[in-house]
Amino acid sequence: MVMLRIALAQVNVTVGDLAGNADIVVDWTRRAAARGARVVVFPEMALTGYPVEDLALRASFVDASIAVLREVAERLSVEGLGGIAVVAGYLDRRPGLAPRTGLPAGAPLDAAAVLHGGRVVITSAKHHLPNYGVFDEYRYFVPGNTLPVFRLPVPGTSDAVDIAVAICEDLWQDGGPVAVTRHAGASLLVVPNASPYERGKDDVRLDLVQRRAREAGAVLAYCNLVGGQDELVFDGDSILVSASGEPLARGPQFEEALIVADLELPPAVSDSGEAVDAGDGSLITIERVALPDIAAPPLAADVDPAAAAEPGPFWPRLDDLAEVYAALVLGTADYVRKNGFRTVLLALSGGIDSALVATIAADAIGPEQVHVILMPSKWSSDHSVTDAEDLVERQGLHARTIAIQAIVDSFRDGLGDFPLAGLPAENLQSRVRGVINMAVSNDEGHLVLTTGNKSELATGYSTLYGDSAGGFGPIKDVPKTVVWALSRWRNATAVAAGMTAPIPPNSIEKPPSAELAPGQLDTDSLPDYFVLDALLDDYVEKDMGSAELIAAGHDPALVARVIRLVDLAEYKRRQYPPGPKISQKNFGRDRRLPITSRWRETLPG
Ligand SMILES: Nc1ncnc2c1ncn2[C@@H]1O[C@H](COP(=O)(O)OP(=O)(O)OC[C@H]2O[C@@H]([n+]3cccc(C(=O)O)c3)[C@H](O)[C@@H]2O)[C@@H](O)[C@H]1O
Ligand SMILES: Nc1ncnc2c1ncn2[C@@H]1O[C@H](COP(=O)(O)OP(=O)(O)OP(=O)(O)O)[C@@H](O)[C@H]1O
Ligand SMILES: NC(=O)CC[C@H](N)C(=O)O
Repeated sequence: MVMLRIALAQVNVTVGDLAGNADIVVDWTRRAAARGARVVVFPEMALTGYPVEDLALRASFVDASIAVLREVAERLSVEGLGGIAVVAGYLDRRPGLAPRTGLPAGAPLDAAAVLHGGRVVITSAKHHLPNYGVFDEYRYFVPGNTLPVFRLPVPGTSDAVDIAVAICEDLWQDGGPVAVTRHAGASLLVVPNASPYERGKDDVRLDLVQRRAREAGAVLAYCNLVGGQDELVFDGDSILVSASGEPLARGPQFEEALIVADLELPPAVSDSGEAVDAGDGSLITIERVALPDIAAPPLAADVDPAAAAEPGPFWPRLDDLAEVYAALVLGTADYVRKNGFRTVLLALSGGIDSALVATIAADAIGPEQVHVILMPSKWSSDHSVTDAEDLVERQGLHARTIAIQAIVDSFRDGLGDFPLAGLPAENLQSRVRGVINMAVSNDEGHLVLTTGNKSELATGYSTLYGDSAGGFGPIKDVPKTVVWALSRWRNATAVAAGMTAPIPPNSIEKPPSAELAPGQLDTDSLPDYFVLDALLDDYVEKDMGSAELIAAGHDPALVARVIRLVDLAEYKRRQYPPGPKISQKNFGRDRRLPITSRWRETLPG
């Protein structure tokens, strides 16, 4: 057996920032080299960011991606890092026209390259293209048909190790690069990934990585992206397992990290390149390249070059609520930062939705960057003001109060004979708040956060151009019952750490109300949220039809009412801003339904 020190660089790159992402790859390779690593793995499409969506169809962007890859290889060599094998994802092309569109970008490839000795020594492309859920990869890419195997000399020995490369979805489907890795006799399979977070997915990934390592008969190094990209949040959580599936190291969730580990690997023996039945009806050609032995740069003073053949490191795991909260914070922080904002603004009502959004924002970018406006109307309760003030004091946010009644009244007066009453009058209050938010945003440059939760989005319980107006919706994928659970969890976490609970307990405990009419409660229009969320979970997430919902024990009258609300609110959801996905099926990229549709579920009997 020979020892190889590997580093997984789970980094936070930005879509389209080729120069910035190139700097990240060079910088983290430098860090990995200082810790004695001979091979460094970066995430899928690390140089372009992921997903690039229709940028893949633009020839100028593909050209720039290919050019920056070569520049990074040269820069690494110039910096004395040419002896480190760097595996990084980028966007490439195969000659020809883009699939189906005929655009001149070539046939785009979700590609990975090995950089060594100042050169791009071998490239490959993702073989299995995901085209479900949030992924649309048949729209952009053509599949890869090679398995690259690079032979890396082990320093101080005459041995070398054979390392194969597969990309993300290649692990999720049977056959393909994993199967061919065993045939190729590679002892290490490195896998760049861009796998978005959703609840419970970390356990699914660990099982998957363990199973594929056993199938490949190789140590498997899974390096995942970190960071927010519009509605997706990548959680990192990179994993290293032995060829028998035993965990060797596991990275942190929702933060950048360099995971460095020593691997004991059998030395390389085979050297044939051939086309192999990939077990999925296709042929994959094994392409081999032997890398020259290039001296590595000196180690950092405190690094032990000798093999420390012990498993690790293992970062602590987050529990379910901690994980969800971290996803919301990272998704919000990165949306703000990557879109060039420094501050956010939201309307603070004293209710739990805006309280949780304010808390997420304060945790994401710091309380001094969070601006809130209290906008009481005629129907606002006393506690709406006192609870909002309590939150501001607990967290140290920038707050101002703009009473809206005079504006609402003068709007009504300005309409002359138009009879503004009932629902239009109620919604006007919400719309006045939306207009004020946007005016302050225009003047002071804050990003406006919307406060709607998933239960409200599902049922259409929000006002168009009112409380739904804004740029980013941090809790749009969080059901109301989880809003409460997260709020209690966040307070308990603070108290356990000897800090002030950030959310006023009264905001958590009081019954929810839109306060647009006297004495109004959410339960006047909607069922109890625990009953509603259970039904929405089955209808929205699990796509059950009416008969299945009733068979699952939901009240038939409620099924009929809620299905109707959900179906009719599609137009509202389409106009809602993006927000971080935490569920298996978010409104947006995951759940796509026609707005104009006459399909209605029928009730049996
Ligand atoms: N298929 C379709 N495609 C495009 N547009 C469509 C449409 N169907 C209706 N519309 C439009 O949508 C309008 C109805 O939607 P909208 O104007 O929002 O009004 P609407 O949904 O009728 O009322 C808002 C509801 O949200 C509740 N709510 C809950 C919580 C908080 C807040 C708050 O504001 O703070 C509000 C409020 O109590 C009320 O029940 C129609 O007048 C029409 O213009
Ligand atoms: N008096 C108010 N001042 C400022 N903003 C308000 C006021 N009333 C409502 N809003 C805004 O409208 C949003 C929608 O109200 P909604 O009642 O759905 O949420 P909430 O008050 O935060 O929570 P809950 O639903 O539990 O009462 C609020 O989150 C807030 O952003
Ligand atoms: N980028 C990808 O290929 C990701 C697909 C994969 N199923 C995942 O979610 O991890």
